Amino acid sequence: MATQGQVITCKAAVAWEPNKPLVIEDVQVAPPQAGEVRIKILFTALCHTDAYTWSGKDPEGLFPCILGHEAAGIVESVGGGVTEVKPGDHVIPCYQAECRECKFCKSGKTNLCGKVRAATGVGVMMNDRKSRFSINGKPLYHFMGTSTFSQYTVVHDVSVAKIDVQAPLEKVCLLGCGVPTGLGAVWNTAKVEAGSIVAVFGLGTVGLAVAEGAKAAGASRIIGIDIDSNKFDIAKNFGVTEFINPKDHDKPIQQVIVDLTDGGVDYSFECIGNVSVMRSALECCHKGWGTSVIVGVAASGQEISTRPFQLVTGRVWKGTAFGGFKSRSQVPWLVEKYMKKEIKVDEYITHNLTLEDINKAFDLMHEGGCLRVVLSMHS
Ligand SMILES: NC(=O)c1ccc[n+]([C@@H]2O[C@H](COP(=O)([O-])OP(=O)(O)OC[C@H]3O[C@@H](n4cnc5c(N)ncnc54)[C@H](O)[C@@H]3O)[C@@H](O)[C@H]2O)c1
Ligand SMILES: N[C@@H](CCC(=O)N[C@@H](CSCO)C(=O)NCC(=O)O)C(=O)O
Ligand SMILES: [Zn+2]
Ligand SMILES: [Zn+2]
Repeated sequence: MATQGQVITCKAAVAWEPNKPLVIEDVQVAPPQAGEVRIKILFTALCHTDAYTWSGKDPEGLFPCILGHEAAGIVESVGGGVTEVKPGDHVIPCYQAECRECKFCKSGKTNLCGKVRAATGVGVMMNDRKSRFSINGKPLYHFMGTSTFSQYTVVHDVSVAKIDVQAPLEKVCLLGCGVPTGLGAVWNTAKVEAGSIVAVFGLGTVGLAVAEGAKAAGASRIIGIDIDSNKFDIAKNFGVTEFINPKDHDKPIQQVIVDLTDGGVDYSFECIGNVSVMRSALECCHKGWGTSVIVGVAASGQEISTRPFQLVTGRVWKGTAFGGFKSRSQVPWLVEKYMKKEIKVDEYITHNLTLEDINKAFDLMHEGGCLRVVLSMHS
């Protein structure tokens, strides 16, 4: 039966309130309006950021909402004026849009895009400032402009990357967030050079992708720091050469690293979202040139601090969103790199479940050894 132009009723995991179990509900998904695309989501993974917003600590977190932002699917229908994708195209929804027209997109200096950010930050679509999701007339907020914990979602056309139809969607869904973020933090934001010494704080998917990117860039040492020693074995496969569990040391972790590296690392990456670790990551950098990149997302009210002397003496503090990748242009390129076996994806998937098991999937995220859980949305 043709669904184009019709409201679709489908299953979605609804976050009614912060921290309360998600509820699988029948939700109504309105047809896409001008400049919008309705996508049948086939697979979605869970990222730490979903757990963060669900926790209620995200100042942009609005409830009730449909979370999820690391997914892949097939275009079901498009609204007026949409020219770059059509029904049947295989796509990855991108929370970081790329309109190619705004001040940000044209700057050549950033991957951030200003076209739809104001709407996605308040959980609505730009066209009419309303949601396309509802339950019996009661609207549900969108999340990050993606809301992939739904069998169907509506996104802005500037937030859709069209990918190779041959790519396995159950794998490349990961290219919607965590893996590109880690790789890009190294390649685009830090621009790590061959021979560099790198420290990675947090060895979840994002941190391991940093390690993978650093290895590809020719780093000579990649020091992995995590409080979960279960991560150490798996991290070797991603290029980590040395491991430190801060719990095994009495000294501040930055001092431990400075002592191990003749004055500090060339590059460090914070992939946790902990502001005190962000300070350690900066302060373990070498005087004169060490650069620290903040990747982790910290809660509302959290602030970073250090002695300004750390920067006066040449250390550089940076941050990255989606690893600096231009989403619509570069996600298809990352998919091609995966197809050519030039980047890992399968190796980050430790669990496969179905949408019904989404609460179990969030529980697994907090267990040792878990990287990405991929949910099949229609089985
Ligand atoms: N900037 C971006 O564009 C972007 C994109 C994706 C994710 N993120 C953020 O990156 C972070 C990592 O995401 P993820 O999905 O890999 O998360 P994750 O939960 O899978 O991994 C975090 C890792 O940090 C470790 N850890 C926790 N506290 C620690 C501590 N005090 N010291 C050392 N290790 C510690 C955990 O054991 C875990 O291995 C999150 O904050 C997420 O919100 C940011
Ligand atoms: N609403 C959050 C912002 C969180 C945040 O920084 N998000 C990252 C992506 S995390 C993906 O897992 C990001 O891209 N930020 C840039 C942007 O949101 O435009 C908060 O306010 O804490
Ligand atoms: Zn994410
Ligand atoms: Zn733009």
